[in-house]
Amino acid sequence: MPSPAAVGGGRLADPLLAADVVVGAKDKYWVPADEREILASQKSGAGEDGRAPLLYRTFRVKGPLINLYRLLTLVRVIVVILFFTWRMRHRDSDAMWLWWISVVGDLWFGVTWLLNQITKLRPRKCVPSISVLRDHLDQPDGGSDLPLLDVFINTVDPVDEPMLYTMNSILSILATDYPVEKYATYFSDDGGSLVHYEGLQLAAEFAASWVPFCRKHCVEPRAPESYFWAKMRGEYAGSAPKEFLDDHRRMRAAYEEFKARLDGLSAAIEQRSEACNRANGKDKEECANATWMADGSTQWQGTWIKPAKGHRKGHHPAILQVMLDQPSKDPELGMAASSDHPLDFSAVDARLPMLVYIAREKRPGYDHQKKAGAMNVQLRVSALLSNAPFIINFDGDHYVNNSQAFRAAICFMLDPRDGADTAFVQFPQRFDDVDPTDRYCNHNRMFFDATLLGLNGIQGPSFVGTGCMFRRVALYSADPPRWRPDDAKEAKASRYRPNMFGKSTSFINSMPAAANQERSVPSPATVGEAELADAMTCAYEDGTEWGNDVGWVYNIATEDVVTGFRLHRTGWRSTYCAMEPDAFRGTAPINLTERLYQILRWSGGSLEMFFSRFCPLLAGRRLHPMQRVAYINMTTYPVSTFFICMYYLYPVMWLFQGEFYIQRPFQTFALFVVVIIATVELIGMVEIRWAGLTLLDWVRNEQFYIIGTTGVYPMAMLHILLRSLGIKGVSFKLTAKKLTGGARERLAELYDVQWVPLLVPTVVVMAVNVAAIGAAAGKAIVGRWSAAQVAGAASGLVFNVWMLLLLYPFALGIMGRWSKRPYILFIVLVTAVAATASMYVALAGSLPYLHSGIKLV
Ligand SMILES: O=c1ccn([C@@H]2O[C@H](COP(=O)(O)OP(=O)(O)O[C@H]3O[C@H](CO)[C@@H](O)[C@H](O)[C@H]3O)[C@@H](O)[C@H]2O)c(=O)[nH]1
Ligand SMILES: [Mn+2]
Repeated sequence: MPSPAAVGGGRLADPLLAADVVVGAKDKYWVPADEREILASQKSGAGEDGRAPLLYRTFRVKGPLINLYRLLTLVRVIVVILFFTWRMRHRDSDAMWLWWISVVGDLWFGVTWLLNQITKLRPRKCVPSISVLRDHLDQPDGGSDLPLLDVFINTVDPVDEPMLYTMNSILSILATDYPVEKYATYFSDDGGSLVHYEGLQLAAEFAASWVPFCRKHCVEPRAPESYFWAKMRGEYAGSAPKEFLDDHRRMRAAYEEFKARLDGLSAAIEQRSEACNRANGKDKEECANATWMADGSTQWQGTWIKPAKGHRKGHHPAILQVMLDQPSKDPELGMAASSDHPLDFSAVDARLPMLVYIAREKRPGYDHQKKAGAMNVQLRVSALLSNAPFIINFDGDHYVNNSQAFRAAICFMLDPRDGADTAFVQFPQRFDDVDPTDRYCNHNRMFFDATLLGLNGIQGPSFVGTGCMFRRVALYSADPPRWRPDDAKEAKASRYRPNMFGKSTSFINSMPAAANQERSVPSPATVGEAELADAMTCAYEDGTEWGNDVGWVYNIATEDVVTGFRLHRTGWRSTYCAMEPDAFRGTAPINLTERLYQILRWSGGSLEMFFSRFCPLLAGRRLHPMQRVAYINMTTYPVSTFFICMYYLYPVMWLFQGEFYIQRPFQTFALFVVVIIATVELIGMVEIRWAGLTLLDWVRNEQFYIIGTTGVYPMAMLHILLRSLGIKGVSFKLTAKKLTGGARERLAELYDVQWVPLLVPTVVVMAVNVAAIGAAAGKAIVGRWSAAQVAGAASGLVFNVWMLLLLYPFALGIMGRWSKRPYILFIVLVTAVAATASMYVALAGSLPYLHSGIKLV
């Protein structure tokens, strides 16, 4: 067998050599896992006479490493059991009620850890064979048999989600390497703002030169902001190396101009509207506040700058505008260079894919269901206009970083093995703007590079919200082929309830075609405007299954996990694809407060899911048992907060009592705890090997888990408690991604402190631990302790210090700008400890009972 490192470009003759992406040095612990399948497929003649070849490779972790990982897991299970038995035999504590809580806590930690761990014991990597797909579906004349694709992109607020990012995403989508006539982009603007509408117009205009430029010179990535500011560029791969430098310079100038116009858009619209109001509406009351479109005579239908009746956020009619029409079927070469158009596109296909602007209707009294609601409207509108069998979705701040990504996802969908049963292909979320040490664990590497690979070896990764390709019929609640009842049964028991999908006959009629991957050119949309408008109204979904069994799921803070769960529960599988270079990239909140709010939404949403009809315990047999375990974990993890906080606050006992031990004999207890923590860390060290991560990634993950459990998860629990009492619960806000750069310094967000109640619990925990260390030191000085007592106190101290280390990023966060000099934190901490200690010593003189060992309570 050839070593995976030697895997190169695709040759059908030897599919073993077909993986496009070299399994590189980072992946040295991975070996092929699909040799048998490949030999079988070779024998059966796949890839010949139109039969589909295998379109991806799978890799597993090398035997010795994964077996070590499994062995350590087993060892830890044994240690935990021993620990537990030991505790049950030594029911001795300075406070038995605390002892009982801590025993239950240990049981909880033991079990949840195990449930989490067993889903990671068989990780799988899938690598798409894009060149095999090309050989299979691209035609010699430049045409292609690739299936149709609809791209969804969502945004709400042009300030919180800067337009520059959104428009870069649009440009990267328009320029991606997928046959232009085969995909259409649906831009959903939930704010209904004219600035987004005109921004999109500008982007479409700029795309007319940006897209041919990308094609001509094969540039990557195809989001201009990232392209022009990339530190390193690959080798030139285009067709006109001589012209490249000139074209690059001109394109960059054009991009700067585009940016300036985008920047000036808000002001321009405001000025224009004032002028128009003066001209049109001075006397007419109803349009005195109107926002006017570029022609100066049409009022913007959506949200006005000065909100008015029927024109404000949450209350405006639906708007739909096809910004770029469906392109012709055959390539159209661009213009030759001329004086007002200096770039030569005469040898490049200059067509652009279809682009549609959507702002759905908003009306007071309706719950608009945020992103899920927006995507369901996109799902209906796209069904009427292009009706592609596959859909890929993006948050407004995520762009296509690798122009092969759409093809990569298609590889998994069309693969002859379980392609037809695959409901979605999830790519990892990767971020650009995170600080180099990833202080707030924004990259979530342990999740994206370990946990999801584990799930990939079971039924597939969960849906994480963006960068995910879907099979349209799966969203319509169809069964996967392998669970499809035979025809007879289906005829008898139609699962579809009347009015499940709403009243639009055109939509219902589009459904059978949505499964058809072979349609080469989309049928020209024949739907009327009225029907399109109807699909975008709030009332459309009344009394239907939208948001329930159809489309993305409603009434939950995190529509993503639950929608993926619904698909898995129906028996569909999913595939995880992490490619190099990253398929998509986005921006992350690098401000502590924003980040905590994000965690709050995720944890609150998880709990909501557990207590909803989408509880993993209620799913039927189509959900793989291990997958169920994973979902139970994903929806109950915030409960840990109860026990973690208890452990964290327990040092407070040291302030009031001479000595306090939660479990006696304390030294054996401490030894067990040390071993248990050490085995977890050891397992982590093996895990980061196969996941290709660094020690820092692991530490960040630990730290952020603890920061979440002390500060955020209690709030999530409160949220679910309020909801169960019928109160609305905590409200979740849009994660703001402010623009850094430009006038503001890089990473400025990192140093902003916004004080919110969410920060308080963790501050209290830190204060308690610092004070406890001080008090213990004070006691050691005045208490004349025996050596054994000092040893006991010292092992407790190790625990305190360990906790403080885990909270370190949080401490830096609340220091704001001071955190640029971390030693200040050290000085503050030492001073605080010294102060409590000396206070203790001073007080001990006047209040002798403090160190006499007499219990206060
Ligand atoms: O009324 C709304 C609210 C949000 N969005 C869009 O939804 C996306 C995600 O919202 P955001 O506030 O950015 O959430 P994040 O915390 O950044 O997102 C993560 O968490 C969400 C909830 O789990 C997932 O939906 C996202 O994909 C995932 O990236 C953005 O594109 C928004 O524009 C809408 O379209 N309409
Ligand atoms: Mn986001």
